[in-house]
Amino acid sequence: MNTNRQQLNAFEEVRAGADVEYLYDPHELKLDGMQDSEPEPELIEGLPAPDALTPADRYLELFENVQMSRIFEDSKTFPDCSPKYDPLDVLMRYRRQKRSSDFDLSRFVADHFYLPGVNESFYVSNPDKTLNEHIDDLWPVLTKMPQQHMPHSSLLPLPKPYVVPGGRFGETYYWDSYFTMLGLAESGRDDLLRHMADNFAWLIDNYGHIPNGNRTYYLSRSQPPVFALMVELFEEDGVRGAKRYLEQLMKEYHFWMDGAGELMPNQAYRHVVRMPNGSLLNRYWDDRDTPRDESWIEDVETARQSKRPASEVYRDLRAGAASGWDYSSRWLRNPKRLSSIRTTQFIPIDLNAFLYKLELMIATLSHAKGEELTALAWQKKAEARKRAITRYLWDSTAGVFRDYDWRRARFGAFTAASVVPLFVGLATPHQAHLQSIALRQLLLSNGGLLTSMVDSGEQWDAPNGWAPMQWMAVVGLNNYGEETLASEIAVNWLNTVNNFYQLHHKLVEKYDISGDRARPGGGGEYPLQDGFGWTNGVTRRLMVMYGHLMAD
Ligand SMILES: OC[C@H]1O[C@H](O[C@H]2O[C@H](CO)[C@@H](O)[C@H](O)[C@H]2O)[C@H](O)[C@@H](O)[C@@H]1O
Repeated sequence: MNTNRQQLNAFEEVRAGADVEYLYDPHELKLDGMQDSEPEPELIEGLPAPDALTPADRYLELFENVQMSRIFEDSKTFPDCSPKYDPLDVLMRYRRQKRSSDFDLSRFVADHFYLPGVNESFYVSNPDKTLNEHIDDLWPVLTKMPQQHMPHSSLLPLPKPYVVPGGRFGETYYWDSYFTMLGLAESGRDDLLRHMADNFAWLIDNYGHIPNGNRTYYLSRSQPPVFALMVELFEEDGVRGAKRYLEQLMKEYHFWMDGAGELMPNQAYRHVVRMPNGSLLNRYWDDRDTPRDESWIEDVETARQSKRPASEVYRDLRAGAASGWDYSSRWLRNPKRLSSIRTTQFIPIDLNAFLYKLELMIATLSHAKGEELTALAWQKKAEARKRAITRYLWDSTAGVFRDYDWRRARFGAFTAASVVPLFVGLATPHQAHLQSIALRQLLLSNGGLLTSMVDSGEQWDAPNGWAPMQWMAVVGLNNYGEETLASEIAVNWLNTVNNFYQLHHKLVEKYDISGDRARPGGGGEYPLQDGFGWTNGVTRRLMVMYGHLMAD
């Protein structure tokens, strides 16, 4: 809600005749979480035009100086600030003023930018509420209205309301949203489900893909492609109309496969790799090879620790962010050194399983529209991918799905990402059974399913457990009749979230699930965040299925 406070402050300044340009129409303002009794907005008329320039592009040396001098504790703060004046004027003023001997960068930033708000900072939880009631109360708090987009900020306008993860993540996130939507459906918020899917369709229409999140600095990459799963959720939950997204599903597919036709064996272009046997598989990628705006100093320091060209390290860091697993020993040559990151050299098992699902969904919807030849062609693409996954990503010796390092022609790590082929139904019953044995032996804990077997200090590793992995494991194992393990994971996870909720009255982004009692998750480049969209979504859904088995 701070953002609105700051907007209101801006109006006050304008009214008081301060040296601030009139940027907004006060009548457009809505408070975060405010439920609108009027029909929801359909269009984004009157909102600032989408702008692909990131804050680093816009503010050049000013951006770099602010980030490198650590004015803000969190590197994401400055990229999320909104300018009080036209951005070019801000840069010009900086160039003029910094020549002065008493120039103070922090003062300059305070004078020229509004700080971003933390969405739920005014929310106080009521400890008497049950876990489900708490989650239902939070949906409006985490809901953003399209009218809140500040001109010239890095936030990309969206046509309809959307739910954000919470804390420092005050924008929509692609793969988070699917897991959040699971809970929204359970809470009867089909309105938000439809709005969020429409926003993603709009992003595909306008940018050709779904960015990591609705920030200009996220435009150069996507995240795990789960739009097909959102579309499927529509039908499962009785929200009709999946067919209307067929065109966007196809566009998204072409984004991921761009350049595939030109590749020779062992060549890669953007997201696609042609394997030695001629088959096609995908990898994570980001079109830029500079430090991430939102983690600028962290990336510069990581690159400095490597002997490789900095641009290569930046690309791999960015591709790691695109994977949603930022960061994990999955992508590292040395699990203790982030600078050894090689994301673009891996063929990830989860990404390829999600794309298999996308191909199948296009086939299914084409069939539903009576387009049989199209349906058959997409079915064949899915089958070809399944063959390639079996050839390169199935480790028949260990009986598990794993990533594949295509540069070094060897398997990558065994992690919780290996549940995705079960989740999307591409494993054989035999593979699923072997894999369930490994999951039980290597990743099952008292608190749920561990992310990996390695404690690297990165957040997507042990001892952390993350909501999306619990959900995909539970559904995937149930798909193949491994109900006992599915139930153990679900119940252990629910106990983790509930114990933590009883103690702290909140849900968080990730948990340390290595011990007997839930502890806050840690590691990585930013502190643990509260809220939290996908934890709420997955927990709300699992409560319906397994809540009766939870400890008191
Ligand atoms: O600011 C650093 C990175 O933060 C994001 O990643 C993490 O939060 C996301 C939102 O919950 C989640 O989707 C992702 O799995 C997390 O690792 C962001 O997505 C990154 O791009 C960003 O660099």
